[in-house]
Amino acid sequence: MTDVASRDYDLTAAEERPLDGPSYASVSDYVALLKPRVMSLVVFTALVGILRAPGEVHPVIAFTALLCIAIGAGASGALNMWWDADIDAVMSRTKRRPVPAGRVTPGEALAFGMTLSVGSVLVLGLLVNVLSAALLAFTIFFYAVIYTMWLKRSTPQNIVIGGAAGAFPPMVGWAAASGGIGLESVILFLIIFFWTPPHFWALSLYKADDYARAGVPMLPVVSGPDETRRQILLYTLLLVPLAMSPWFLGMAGLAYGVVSGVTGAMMLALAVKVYRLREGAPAIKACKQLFGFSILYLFTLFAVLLVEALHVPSWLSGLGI
Ligand code: HEM
Ligand SMILES: CC(C)=CCC/C(C)=C/CC/C(C)=C/COP(=O)(O)OP(=O)(O)O
Repeated sequence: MTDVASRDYDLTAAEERPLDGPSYASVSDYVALLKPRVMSLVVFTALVGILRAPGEVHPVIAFTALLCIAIGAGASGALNMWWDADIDAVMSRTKRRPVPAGRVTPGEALAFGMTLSVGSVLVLGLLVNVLSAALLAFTIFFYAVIYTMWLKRSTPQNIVIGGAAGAFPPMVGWAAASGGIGLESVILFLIIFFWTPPHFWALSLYKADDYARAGVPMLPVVSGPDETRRQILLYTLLLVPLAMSPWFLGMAGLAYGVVSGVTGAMMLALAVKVYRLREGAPAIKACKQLFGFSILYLFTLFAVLLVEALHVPSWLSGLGI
C-alpha cells in the first residue's frame, strides 16, 4: 500500500508560489473548498431538524442557525481538502481540486477552514444557543480530525464511524431551534448514519482503483468487492425499516409512510441488484445507479418530513397571511 502518511506528494506549484506574488486562486476555488454540492444535502437535513423541532423558532434565529451550519460544514470540507491534498492529488476524481492543482496553497486552505470553523461556532453560540454551537464544533472536529486525519487512512470501517459526522447536522438544527435533543432528532441522526455506508460503498466499488492507488483502506480495497456488496445489502436492510420508523412511531404522517416505503423498496431493489451483478459493465452500472439513487432517497425522505412540518407560523398568521 502506498504510504500516504508520508505526505510526499507533489504540491510544487503551490509551494513555490511567492508569498507576495499574484494570487492564482479565484472565488470559485474557495467555493470548491467548501464542497458545495455534498454540503447542500447536509444543510438541507439541518433545515429539516430546525423546522421539525418542537416550539416555534423566530425566522431570524432559524436563518442564522442555518447559515452557521452551512459555513461550518463548508469549513470542515476545506479542512478535509487541506489534510487530504496528498490523497486527492493521486485520485482521478479529486486531482483537479484547488489544493492538489496548486491554485490554493495548503496554508491558505487551512487558514480558510479554521477561520470559518471558529467563526461559525462562535456566531451560533453567541446568537443562537450554546448547545447547538457545541454540537457544531463537535461535528466539525469529528469530520476534520476523527474521520479525515485518523480513521480514513487507518481502517476500512472509516466511513461507518466517520459517517456519524454527516449524521449530526439535523441534531444541530434541532438543538438550535429548541435548545434540546429530542427522540426524533436522534432518529434523523440514525437514518443518515445507516444511509452513509450504502451511499459511499456503492461509489467506492467503481472507484476502488483510485483508493488503492492512493493507499486509502476503503472496504473494497481491503476486503474485496464481494464483501462490500454484502455489507451494502446488510446496511440497506437495516436502513429501510429505520427510515420508515418516524411513521411507525407516529412522528410523521401517512405521506411519509407511503413515500419512505416506496423509495425504501427501490433502494433495497438496487442494493440487491448490486449484490447479484458482479461482473463487467452491468455491475458498474448497478453501483452507479445505487449511488445516485441513495442521494435522491435521502433527499426525498427529508423533503417529505419538511413538507409535513410546514405550518403557518404565528408571526405570519398574525400579519393575516
Ligand atoms: C463519511 C461519510 C461520507 C462519505 C465518505 C461520502 C463520500 C462521497 C463521495 C466520495 C462523493 C463523490 C463526490 C465527488 O464526486 O467529488 C459523494 C457525493 C455526494 N455525497 Fe457523500 N459521503 C458521505 C456522507 C454524505 C452525507 C452525510 C451527505 C448528505 C447528507 C452526502 C451527500 C452527498 C451528495 C449530495 C453527493 C453528490 C455530490 C455531487 O453531485 O457531486 N454524503 N459522497
Ligand atoms: C455541520 C458539519 C460540520 C457537517 C459535516 C458533514 C459531513 C461530515 C459530511 C461528509 C461528507 C463527505 C464529502 C464525506 C467524504 O469525505 P472524503 O474525504 O472521504 O471524500 P472525498 O474523497 O471526496 O474528499
